[in-house]
Amino acid sequence: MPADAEALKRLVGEAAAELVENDMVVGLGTGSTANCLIDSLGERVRNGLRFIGIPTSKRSEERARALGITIEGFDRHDRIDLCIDGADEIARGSLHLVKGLGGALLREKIVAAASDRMVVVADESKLVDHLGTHAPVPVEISSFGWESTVRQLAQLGARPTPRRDRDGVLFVTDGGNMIVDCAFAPIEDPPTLEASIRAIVGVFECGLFISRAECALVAGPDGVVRIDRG
Ligand SMILES: O=C(CO)[C@H](O)[C@H](O)COP(=O)(O)O
Repeated sequence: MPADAEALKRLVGEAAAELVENDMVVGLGTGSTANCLIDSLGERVRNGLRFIGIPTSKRSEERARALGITIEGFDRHDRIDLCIDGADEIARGSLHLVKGLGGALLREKIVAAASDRMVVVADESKLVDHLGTHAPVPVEISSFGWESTVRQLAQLGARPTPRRDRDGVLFVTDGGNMIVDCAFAPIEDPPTLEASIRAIVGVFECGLFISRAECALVAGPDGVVRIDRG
């Protein structure tokens, strides 16, 4: 079995692509693991699969279109049958997630919320006992008044860092907003923290995904394991 990270992502992308059936509306995630899913779906489309993709970022949309996947939007669809996306951390048992290190968390959460089922795909390095162990919680905020919003995030106990590119320029999301990466000590109560972050005026969404994933497909040296929400 492949053990390097890229091979594991390809393996889990292939496994997740098998969940898509003809005529489904499918939310397409963002990130390197989601890219492997999209590539595998492109292969299946070349072999005759027909489905509609609703992407969670401009990057995923461009990749999917280039592979011949049909892309539509919420103007045409009320609900999404299945959304498949990556994660930065997956809590064992609850399957609560941290997402958004790729900068697409607001669109990812809109797509997840509109989906009948969400399946998360990852390699086993993303499994943790407590969210916040390795990854900060990304928070998408308004660029107007961002300094005030950041101070309020700090009052929740976070060490907030506005995300910047390599040149030090503030990162801008597909929706034109900012991201603040909020490091917390391991998070004891993710649902309460999600509610507290979302209550701050100026916050659009946070990267805590609570009870959204129905199951996780996790790739390790022994292959892909399905973990259902406990
Ligand atoms: O939430 C995300 C993007 O906003 C990604 O799903 C997450 O960052 C995982 O990415 P990768 O598969 O590259 O590790």
